[in-house]
Amino acid sequence: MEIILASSSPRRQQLLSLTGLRFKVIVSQVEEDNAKDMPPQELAIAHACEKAFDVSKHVCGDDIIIGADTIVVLDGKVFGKPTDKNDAAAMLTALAGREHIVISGVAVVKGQQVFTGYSSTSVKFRQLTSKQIENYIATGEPMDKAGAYAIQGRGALLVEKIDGCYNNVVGLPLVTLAELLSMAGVELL
Ligand SMILES: Cc1cn([C@H]2C[C@H](O)[C@@H](COP(=O)(O)OP(=O)(O)OP(=O)(O)O)O2)c(=O)[nH]c1=O
Repeated sequence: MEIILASSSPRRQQLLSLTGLRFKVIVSQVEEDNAKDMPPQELAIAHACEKAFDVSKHVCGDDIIIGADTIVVLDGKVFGKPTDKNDAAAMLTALAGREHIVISGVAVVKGQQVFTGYSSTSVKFRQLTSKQIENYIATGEPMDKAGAYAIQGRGALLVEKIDGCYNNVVGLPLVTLAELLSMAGVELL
């Protein structure tokens, strides 16, 4: 039996390594559609399931596959990864000075069984000038991150405070994951 992380995200790979678990990475081919009309936590879970099930087609039946999806939600509007620099600027302008929610959906697939959950963290941005937003985008950091920022990088300079799981914002809520893996028979502690 192998544990497989169905993710291309280097952040997720690093976070999962922190648990001491031995795992393989297989990247899913799923394209997320953030325009689906459903509550954001259900959307994040649905995407996490799609990623894990996509990879499950290529592995042995007793392997355990982990999928995850992280979205940023402001006033009910879902921000995924920005499409270009203008999109990143629009997202960061909307987030500046305000509090938003980061949701990561997680799916653990074992044969025909799937265990799902999510974590939600509130993040408050400080006020930002358009020059500061421009300078941050010029670092290149926003482009592959939901909401166009990385709390674990230079984006830390944007964040005034958070309430909830930090690792959830980075892309993988480890406590939520530990609970789901436990349901699948894998104990991390
Ligand atoms: C808000 C935030 C997001 N992110 C990242 C985590 C995710 O990698 C990314 C959200 O995109 P996702 O679509 O969740 O993940 P991904 O496309 O990077 O990887 P995969 O689908 O293959 O698993 O944003 C940060 O690294 N830091 C942050 O502060």
